[in-house]
Amino acid sequence: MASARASVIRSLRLVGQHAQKQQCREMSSSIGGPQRKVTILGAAGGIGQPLGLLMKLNPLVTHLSLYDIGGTPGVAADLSHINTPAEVAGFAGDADLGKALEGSDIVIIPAGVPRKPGMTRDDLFNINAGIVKALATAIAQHCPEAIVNMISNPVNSTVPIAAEVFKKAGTYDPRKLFGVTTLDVVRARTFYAAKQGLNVKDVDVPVVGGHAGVTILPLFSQATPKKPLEGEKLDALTKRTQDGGTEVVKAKDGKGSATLSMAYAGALFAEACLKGLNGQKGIVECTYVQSSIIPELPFFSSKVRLGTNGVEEILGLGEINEYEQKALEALKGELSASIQKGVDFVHQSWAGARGESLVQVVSFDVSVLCYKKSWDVALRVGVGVQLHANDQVVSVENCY
Ligand SMILES: NC(=O)c1ccc[n+]([C@@H]2O[C@H](COP(=O)([O-])OP(=O)(O)OC[C@H]3O[C@@H](n4cnc5c(N)ncnc54)[C@H](O)[C@@H]3O)[C@@H](O)[C@H]2O)c1
Ligand SMILES: O=C(O)C[C@H](O)C(=O)O
Repeated sequence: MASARASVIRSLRLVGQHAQKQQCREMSSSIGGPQRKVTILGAAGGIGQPLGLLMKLNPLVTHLSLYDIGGTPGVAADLSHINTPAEVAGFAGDADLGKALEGSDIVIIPAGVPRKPGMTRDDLFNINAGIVKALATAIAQHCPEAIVNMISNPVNSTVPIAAEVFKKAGTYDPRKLFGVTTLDVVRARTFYAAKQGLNVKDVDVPVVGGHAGVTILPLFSQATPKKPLEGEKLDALTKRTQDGGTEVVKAKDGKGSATLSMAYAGALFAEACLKGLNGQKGIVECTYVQSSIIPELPFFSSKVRLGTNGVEEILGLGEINEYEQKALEALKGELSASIQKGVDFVHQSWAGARGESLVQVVSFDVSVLCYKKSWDVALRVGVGVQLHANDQVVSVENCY
């Protein structure tokens, strides 16, 4: 009898100890989860600033690194006064890029120029391709294992550009390179909820394909909660989702494109990546990644399960209806050409790495961007332009 009582007490003690350990583990993950450094490249821009704010508010971020060609010390000082745990550091200019990137878990790239009315996203290619190539080169050098969230347009081409740079550097991990298409999902949810009289909080709509015009394919047949949608109403919703970016560009009337909704979408996607990295299960987002879902399209946006190494599983398209099948066929040509354009750009720039002819000078509101074929990137410095080749400033010119 006495020994039976002793054994019950021993068991109770063990259960107690186990419960205590479990409690400690839970507390340690909620108080002091993993250290996570998020870096924003283009952090002083229209997207960069509100995105920095949202990341500073995110409890999963412990270090927030803000990089731009200028303006980041001010943005960093401002954000650093917010009483949330993330430590903020600002970095400006080429010489600081390595420091900004070192130790990053996630690098988010909204660096580059936005559209003006009448432009397509592809019209940004000549400027943004060089910027993205230079930044990807630095990522390969300073934080080759980081997850990269590409926002800079044209996303359909800038993601393949980064992939080619990483391949050349020997650092490419297709599980860690993402084109951020979350804004398309955010818009599809908003527009579907409004049209169908639903509470937007309950709504989800997968969006697949790419991130430009007809390459954006909302799958309203899979929208939840399900409500009948066809004919003109379906056409109108599909078109509004595809033209959402243009709607904002027109409304801003020359003052750029979506920044606040993009910052929200970028923060949602970065948080999903952080949760995946931290081992949280069941994290699924639509995103533009290297994919074999559509054999002729090496990059494609679809639902992706995120995990500790980035992409854990690319989920299929699911059941799509005839309307969506037709739209899918229609987007293939443009998406394929945009992917190839990105790949070709990188290879041509390497092939011509020793030619130095000035091919384009593009002037913007307050500054000049000077783009040299074969030179890595030309950075804006007031009205002057620093010309860079192989990471060296080789001359400063005034392009006016
Ligand atoms: N993926 C999407 O859904 C989506 C949505 C909206 C905008 N965008 C794109 O995001 C990009 C940025 O838009 P924005 O409105 O923030 O533009 P912006 O001009 O307001 O800001 C861009 C920032 O990038 C910086 N920059 C330029 N070259 C750089 C370099 N080499 N290194 C670091 N920073 C550099 C600029 O100094 C500027 O601060 C555009 O290409 C736009 O088309 C994408
Ligand atoms: O439309 C743009 O140029 C910006 C962005 O891609 C968007 O969808 O809002």
